[in-house]
Amino acid sequence: MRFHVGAAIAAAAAGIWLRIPAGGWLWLGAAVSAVWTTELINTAVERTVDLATPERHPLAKAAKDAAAGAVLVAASFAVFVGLVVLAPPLCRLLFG
Ligand SMILES: Nc1ncnc2c1ncn2[C@@H]1O[C@H](COP(=O)(O)OP(=O)(O)OP(=O)(O)O)[C@@H](O)[C@H]1O
Repeated sequence: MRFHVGAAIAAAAAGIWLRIPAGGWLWLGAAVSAVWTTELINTAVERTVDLATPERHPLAKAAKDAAAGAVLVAASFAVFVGLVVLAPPLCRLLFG
């Protein structure tokens, strides 16, 4: 979660620096929201599973792995959005 908060702050700082348009902010906001939401749900699933079954169980593993997979999907989308929104203005700034 700390890593994802740091990544969101870095993306926002880059957005301000590169003066991205309103549409870019909407996509960045959607991506950050998706990552934070899935991260919070993942934490809730982990805590609930640990509370329900302290022992190892295949269903506990399936639940935790599915929740972690949701975070991975959202984080991959966020990387894609970051590249699409931030890379073009960064290239223009660096290479004219
Ligand atoms: N009770 C369990 N039974 C079977 N497998 C489990 C169980 N608890 C965890 N695992 C497996 O171990 C992996 C790591 O579990 P853990 O609870 O440490 O999750 P984590 O994502 O590393 O948590 P955290 O974000 O708190 O570090 C899970 O993804 C799952 O595959």
